[in-house]
Amino acid sequence: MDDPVLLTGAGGRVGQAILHGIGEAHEWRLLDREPLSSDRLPPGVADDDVVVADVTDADAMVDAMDGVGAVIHLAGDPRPEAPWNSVLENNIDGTQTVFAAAVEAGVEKVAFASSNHAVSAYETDERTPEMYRSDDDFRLDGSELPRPGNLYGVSKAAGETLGRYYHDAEGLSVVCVRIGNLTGGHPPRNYERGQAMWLSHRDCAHLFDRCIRAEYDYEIVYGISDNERKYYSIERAKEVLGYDPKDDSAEYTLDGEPKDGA
Ligand SMILES: NC(=O)C1=CN([C@@H]2O[C@H](COP(=O)(O)OP(=O)(O)OC[C@H]3O[C@@H](n4cnc5c(N)ncnc54)[C@H](O)[C@@H]3O)[C@@H](O)[C@H]2O)C=CC1
Ligand SMILES: O=C1O[C@H](COP(=O)(O)O)[C@@H](O)[C@H](O)[C@H]1O
Repeated sequence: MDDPVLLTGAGGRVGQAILHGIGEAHEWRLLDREPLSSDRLPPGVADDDVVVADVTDADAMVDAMDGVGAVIHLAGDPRPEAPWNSVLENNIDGTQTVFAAAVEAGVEKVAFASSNHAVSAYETDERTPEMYRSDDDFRLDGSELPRPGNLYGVSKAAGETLGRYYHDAEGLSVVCVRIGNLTGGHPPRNYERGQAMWLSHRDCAHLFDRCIRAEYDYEIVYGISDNERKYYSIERAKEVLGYDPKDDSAEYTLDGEPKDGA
């Protein structure tokens, strides 16, 4: 991908993990509704390629996509407990605006940050906590129906459906990445669910690099590291994107300390 990549939500946790890992591998246009301080920018990004805008602003989004080859769309309200008015505006309206602007601007592909919460109601009382453990073989693989556990999850399922529509109606290539739990340095501490869906910073950057480089039509994949504990399959991400994760929460104790040799 020689054309610039637009990264929305560039100043946040996922955006910064991506930029720290692959900031020098692509030309970027970085967008956030909050101004981005210089320590949040990879080297060599021109001032014109740093955009302060809200993703619900249709004109600003079309402008931001001028000449762009791919979009990584992260901006939104990431709180599982977020209220309806916020996810309706930031996550659903914002994501529709991003997809529509991508079509209008002639962008080839969009990677959408979906979430584990789009399917978190599969974690029933009967299945938990056993499904978070390495000897349990329950798996979600992306072909199942959404089953959100909260309104935030509903907004992510809506984003996936918008992606399906813009692929079918307009030919946009779309990959929805159901991100697990991103933490830097070590998996979430003393949290079996979080360890089963840990996404390390380096695997996160590599996964979105593959979303930029790979060819696909419409896909839903899980974005977790190669954890021994898991209830999400990463086979589709490997097959379609060439995802090759390096980290595993089993290399750490439950309280997040590296085990010997890790
Ligand atoms: N951090 C995680 O473990 C996970 C994150 N995700 C998703 O990944 C995306 C990024 O999450 P994080 O980086 O953790 O969140 P964050 O809150 O750290 O970053 C989000 C960024 O988006 C910006 N933003 C929010 N609403 C905006 C709007 N309407 N217009 C423009 N910019 C806006 C914020 O200013 C912020 O810089 C979100 O869509 C979230 O739902 C999904 C699953 C797990
Ligand atoms: O979608 C998200 O999921 C992660 C993990 O969820 P949690 O309920 O186990 O914490 C969350 O940390 C993140 O903020 C959210 O955007």
